[in-house]
Amino acid sequence: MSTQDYVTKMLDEVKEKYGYQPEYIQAVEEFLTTVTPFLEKNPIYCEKNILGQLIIPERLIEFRVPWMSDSGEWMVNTGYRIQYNSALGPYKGGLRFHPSVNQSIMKFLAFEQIFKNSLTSLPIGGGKGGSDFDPKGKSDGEIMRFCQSFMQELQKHIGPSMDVPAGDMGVGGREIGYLYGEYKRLNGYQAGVLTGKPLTFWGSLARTEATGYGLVYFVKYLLQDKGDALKDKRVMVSGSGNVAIYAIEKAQELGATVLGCSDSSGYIIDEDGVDCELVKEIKEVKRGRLSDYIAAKPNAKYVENASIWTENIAYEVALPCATQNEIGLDEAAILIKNGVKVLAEGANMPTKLEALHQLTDSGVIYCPGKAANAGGVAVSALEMAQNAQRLPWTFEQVDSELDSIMKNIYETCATTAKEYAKEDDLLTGANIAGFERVAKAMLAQGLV
Ligand SMILES: NC(=O)C1=CN([C@@H]2O[C@H](COP(=O)(O)OP(=O)(O)OC[C@H]3O[C@@H](n4cnc5c(N)ncnc54)[C@H](O)[C@@H]3O)[C@@H](O)[C@H]2O)C=CC1
Ligand SMILES: O=C(O)CCC(=O)C(=O)O
Repeated sequence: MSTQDYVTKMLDEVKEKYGYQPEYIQAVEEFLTTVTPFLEKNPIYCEKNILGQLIIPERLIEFRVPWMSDSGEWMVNTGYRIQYNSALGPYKGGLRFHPSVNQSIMKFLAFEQIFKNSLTSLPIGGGKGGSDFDPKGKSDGEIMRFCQSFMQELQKHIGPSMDVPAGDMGVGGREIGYLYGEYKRLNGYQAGVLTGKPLTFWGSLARTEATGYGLVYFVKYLLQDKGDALKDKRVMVSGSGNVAIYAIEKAQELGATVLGCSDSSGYIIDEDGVDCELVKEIKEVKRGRLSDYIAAKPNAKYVENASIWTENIAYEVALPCATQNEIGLDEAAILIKNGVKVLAEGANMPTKLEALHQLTDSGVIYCPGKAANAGGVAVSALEMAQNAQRLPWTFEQVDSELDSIMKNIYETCATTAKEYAKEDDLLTGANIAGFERVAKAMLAQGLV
């Protein structure tokens, strides 16, 4: 069978078997359609069916999470942990609490995490987890009781050398604190079992900032490679959560103007540049809505119930940092009209496959999330190292490691793109480079 036939067969089988899991199929298709040139050069990975093994998770855990609301109602949600691949180290990846969570979303996130973690060059395998629990509007007590119940099951499957969860959408320092407290109650002290911990119990400095800062470092090295810089660039960001806030902060520090950001209710445009401290106050302290921005900044505009990617305004850099599939063909057409030159994904898979092709065909440089947003998990791995050493590193030390990891990821993707495809095809570069390291390890470890 030719390499192309082997890859096509694999994709057809996944589509047939998992037709009801669209996000999972999308992630697998995006990956498989780019790795053929590498497989042609290295037929051993087809002969040993490494792709076939890689596509199936090592373990998929689904469980019931019962909890009690403040009014005494008996509630129940579904919890997940996908332990996808451990060839390079303990399963590593965040936990997402969002009502949209299902097996398809968990599997796409965990699958992407394998290659992202590989690209960091750190010893971490790929995993992801979460629940369809909606933290929006819940009291502190409800969040705590939910986290405790979730951990009562999850603790059976994790450990510092086994599987190390962290935060993702809907899971920040507060949730990690409650999850850690319950793990400790049941198993005793084990700092390295979770990352993204608050600083008072062995979290890492700069983990909060890492995904957003890392995203901007990636763009910095891309622009530098092209003889350009972020200074004076106009930037648009979606989302206003952890990734978005610190992407805005770092982009502004490097001299860019950030024109707007969004939440699930709407978006703001502030042509004077988004006031990042105000967004932090609204989102991190008050846990409020972005519409509150206008009260303090009457010159800005707020658009309700619309995507920020439908706004007609000129900018060169787009940083989607909200959620999957937020950019489809319609949004891509507007981005191209707005003059976007670089799209770098802070979120996981925010760009639909057909939109991605439309953008790259128009000359936009596309930076896939598995490379551009790897700074968060990279600093999580540094947190694991600090916990194992029982020594905290300074903010400057972690930030400087993060910068050099993102430089290395950019260079690896760019060099691999040149070697296998065409210049600037960073998706192919990321997929092949991420896959190569995992595939080599799987081959060397034999059928396990
Ligand atoms: N937290 C981390 O370290 C990492 C997160 N990511 C990805 O980044 C993305 C954002 O994650 P976080 O910032 O951690 O989550 P978060 O929960 O802190 O923030 C999510 C933000 O997206 C907004 N949002 C959700 N749905 C939206 C929609 N349909 N339209 C507009 N805005 C919407 C929310 O209002 C919120 O502002 C996710 O795709 C996540 O998987 C990727 C790498 C690491
Ligand atoms: O820090 C981590 O372990 C996970 C980060 C994450 O969920 C991601 O990279 O998507």
